[in-house]
Amino acid sequence: MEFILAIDQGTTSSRAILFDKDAKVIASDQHEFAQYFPKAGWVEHDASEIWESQLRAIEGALKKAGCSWESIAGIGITNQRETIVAWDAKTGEPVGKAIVWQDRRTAGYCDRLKAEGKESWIQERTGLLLDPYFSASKMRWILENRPEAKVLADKGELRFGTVDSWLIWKLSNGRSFVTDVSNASRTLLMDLRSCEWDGDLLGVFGVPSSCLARIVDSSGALAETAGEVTGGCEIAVSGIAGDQQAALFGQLCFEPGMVKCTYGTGCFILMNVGRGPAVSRNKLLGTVAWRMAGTTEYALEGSVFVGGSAVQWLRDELGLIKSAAEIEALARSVDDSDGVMLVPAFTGLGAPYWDPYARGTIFGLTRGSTAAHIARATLDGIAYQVCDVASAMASDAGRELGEIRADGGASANALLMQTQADLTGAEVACPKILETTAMGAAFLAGLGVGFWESKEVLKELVRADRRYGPGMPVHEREKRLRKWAKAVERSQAWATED
Ligand SMILES: Nc1ncnc2c1ncn2[C@@H]1O[C@H](COP(=O)(O)OP(=O)(O)O)[C@@H](O)[C@H]1O
Ligand SMILES: O=P(O)(O)OC[C@H](O)CO
Repeated sequence: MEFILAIDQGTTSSRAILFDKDAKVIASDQHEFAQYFPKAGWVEHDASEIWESQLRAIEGALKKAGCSWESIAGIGITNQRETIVAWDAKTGEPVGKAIVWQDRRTAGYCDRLKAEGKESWIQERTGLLLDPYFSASKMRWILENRPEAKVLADKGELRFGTVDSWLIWKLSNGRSFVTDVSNASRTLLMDLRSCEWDGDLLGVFGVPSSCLARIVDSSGALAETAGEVTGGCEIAVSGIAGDQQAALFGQLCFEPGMVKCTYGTGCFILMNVGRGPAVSRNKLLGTVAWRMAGTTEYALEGSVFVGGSAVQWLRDELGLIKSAAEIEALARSVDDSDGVMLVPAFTGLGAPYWDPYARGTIFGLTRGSTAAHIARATLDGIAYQVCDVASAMASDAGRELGEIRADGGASANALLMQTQADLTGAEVACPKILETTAMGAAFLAGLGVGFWESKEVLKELVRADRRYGPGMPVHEREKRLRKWAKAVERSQAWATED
């Protein structure tokens, strides 16, 4: 029996899923790993823990399926994006901890580049904005603050990689140093049109080209594992994509105008825009969706930093619920939030505001406000943020969004999905298998080794499950959105003196 192995290396856990030819999940395994918060606004991972947890998840999935590495026809890798791992090319040892996409330590540096007037040409060239979210300022920080990194870089022996590169380096025992074009498009160092590292940008951020991986397609013969790592077999790594691009693929958003939103730790809304790059007029990101057989397709993206993690906050910090799923019953126990509004800007605001200094706020509390109102306001807050991105996207695209294909852990929440449909006026559709990210990576890998023949075949394998239609009167929606805009405005620029 042959399977495709999808490796889904996320922000909080490493997952491995085996798919058969019908795109059925045969077995999966998942391991969490530690999050390090050494200072306010800093978020780090241990790259060795990422690798070990990932390997354990793969071995766990193989064991559950009762098969070995030999049964794997191809591997698809999808990963948390922007996070930067630095390592020594000779020993393969990480140089300090990985700096995670959520980390805000380079906010001041990005402000300085903005003050020097660099933002507009950088946006024009990369599709991205000058925000600490992206990888380049993190690489620069490592070179400036970790002397060992600088010494290695001077000798041409430092490697910088997003998590896809790091995992492939480990799987190939140091033989392959590649990144796919969708991951490279998140670094602030790649020209969005040529899809190559850009000399001017390398100069601005002071990153030597010797540190960077070779950019490859998202599907095809991309790399090979080393037999000594993968049970004596050399297996094709035939799919690679950043996790949000993989979800776009897994949701079969193959045509321009199709939109997906993944509700995980954060919420990431992507629209396929076809074969030409989009540069947003509304502070969204222009990014690569995937490149197959040399043809690049692009996407517009709105990244919301706090989504499901707001629910975790209610659970872990406030103790209002015991599990994430409990929020739905609590929020449904009231008709609405009774005027309470929660802006979950815990790590600043992403699209379309891009304010690293915004902070979480709750407005409209009265003596009658209860835990249920706060729970409801939390779900509303997630949906409002997505709604802001959806409006920016509609404005960029010049048309309303008809349908949003939803996935990710929090899309299991029917109240959240209904609220989303009500606030955006779009239909929200959830697939049967919510593991769309892993499925997208599996599809890319399967197409890359001929396990599936074409994208057409994939359309037979995915089924929509639940659909939510908008039910809120337009005047009510507009009233709520006006109030939300007021709340967002007040949450901004809060932490500037810190
Ligand atoms: N029923 C639910 N309602 C709301 N949020 C949920 C629910 N179930 C899970 N979540 C949230 O979804 C997130 C996990 O989703 P997942 O797709 O696994 O995220 P990630 O890939 O970012 O780790 C958590 O932040 C959790 O709080
Ligand atoms: O790990 P996730 O699923 O929260 O995704 C993280 C994103 O890729 C960050 O851009």
